[in-house]
Amino acid sequence: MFLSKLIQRPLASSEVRLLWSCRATFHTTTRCLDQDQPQKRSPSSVNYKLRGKASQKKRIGRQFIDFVRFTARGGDGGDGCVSFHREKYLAKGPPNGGNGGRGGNVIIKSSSDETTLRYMGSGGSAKRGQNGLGGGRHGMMGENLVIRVPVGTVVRQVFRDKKEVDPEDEPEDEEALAQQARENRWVYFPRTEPNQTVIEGKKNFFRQAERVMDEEDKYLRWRARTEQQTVIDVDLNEPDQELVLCTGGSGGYGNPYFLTTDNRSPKFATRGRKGEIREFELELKTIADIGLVGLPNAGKSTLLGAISNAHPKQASYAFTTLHPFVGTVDYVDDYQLTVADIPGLIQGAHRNVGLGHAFLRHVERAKILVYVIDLSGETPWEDLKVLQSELEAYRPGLTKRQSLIIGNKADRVTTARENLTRLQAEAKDIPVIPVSARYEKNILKLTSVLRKEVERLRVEDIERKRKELEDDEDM
Ligand SMILES: Nc1nc2c(ncn2[C@@H]2O[C@H](COP(=O)(O)OP(=O)(O)OP(=O)(O)O)[C@@H](O)[C@H]2O)c(=O)[nH]1
Ligand SMILES: [Mg+2]
Repeated sequence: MFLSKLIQRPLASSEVRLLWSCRATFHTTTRCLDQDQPQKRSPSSVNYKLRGKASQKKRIGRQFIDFVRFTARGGDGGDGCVSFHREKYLAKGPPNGGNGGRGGNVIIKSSSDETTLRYMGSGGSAKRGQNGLGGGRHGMMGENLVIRVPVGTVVRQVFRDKKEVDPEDEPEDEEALAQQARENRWVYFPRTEPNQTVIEGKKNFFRQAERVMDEEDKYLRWRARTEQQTVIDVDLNEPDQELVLCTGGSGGYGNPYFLTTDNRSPKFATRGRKGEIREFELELKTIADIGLVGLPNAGKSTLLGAISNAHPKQASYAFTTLHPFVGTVDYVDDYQLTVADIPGLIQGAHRNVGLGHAFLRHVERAKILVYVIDLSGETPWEDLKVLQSELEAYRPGLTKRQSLIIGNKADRVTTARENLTRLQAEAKDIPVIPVSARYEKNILKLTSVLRKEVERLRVEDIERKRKELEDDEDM
């Protein structure tokens, strides 16, 4: 009906039949699609969703990454340009190819917005420099690659043994190698390949230019050999510290560089040099004022939740905490201090029992080590000894650091009272503060003791740094 209105005349019977057949075809086609599509699409999409959910669960424990190996590549230099000035009534203009731009540098920067090395990946390269252009236009420098890492990241350059090349693997065709080296170094004017053969009584300008570049290579090799290469080993322990990991390669020369009194139209330019490639190990060592250490289930995370703004997972099974957690304790006068909670340590952790002891790197730099001991346990003084021996196994002398013992679960009065007296006797000169993290008892006293100590240590730190600076200036 609609069609008959459109063409403004009644439809002929053949036209009606045609319309019906079209409708039928359309109908069948849609049904076919309906039948096929779910079978084609759904298995992959459902699998994809399942895969996502399953891996999400698995990934939970792996979200915090505090050690990575990273290969940094400086950007390659841009190529020089071969071009000549062109102008009306000027038959042969001078060469005017621009130099290539420098490759970008790889820069590492500490940032207080970052908390993990998870997004680092295994390598990164800065951008290549822009090629030179005609009209004497030099290429722009390649963009730097700035890698942001958390404050407290230690950057160490590492060297891998170079693979020895088997003499049998080396290609024998020296001519082909030389040709390849030439290809990697030179850019030629379109449709001109410099002649390698020396013609009697004529200078070979390309040979001359090659010699100039060989001299430059020789000089660069000599400089690399004689200059003391500083091996990077830096601790980015303050926000916004920057360090250049790799520099980009220099840009190639445009053809005016090879202009001599004899050769007025050099038809070659050089390619940019390769950027530096270096390997690094990045290790994140959290910087917190206070580091909590304790056996699993001692109540470290509950304590952190009670004194700070952090909400770490707490549960009554061992190894609830799988990666370090840093919380900030806020005082009414806006004073702040940071507390790091780490996974539980057990006897033999230095032999990789439990979760091992690598995570101790996150309390290694704490100003105060706080042992969290479960007072309701059978022998809390033994727990203290286990913790101390594991800390010593990780880094000898670590237990000499200023320490404090927190006797947690003091609400379980029946056992806690006796245990506290014995623990204090065994701990000798380390003060013990009984608290109940779950019921938030004695927390105020604890936070004020922590603040007093941290304040004193911060002042000492500033004094020490000032002295070091003064000594440096005197020298
Ligand atoms: N009664 C009592 N129970 C507590 C106290 N503090 C913590 N707990 C309980 O002890 C259990 C372990 O607490 P967590 O804070 O997860 O212990 P953790 O030391 O962080 O354990 P890991 O992360 O496995 O090393 C939880 O069930 C807490 O509710 C306390 O002061 N009194
Ligand atoms: Mg915990």
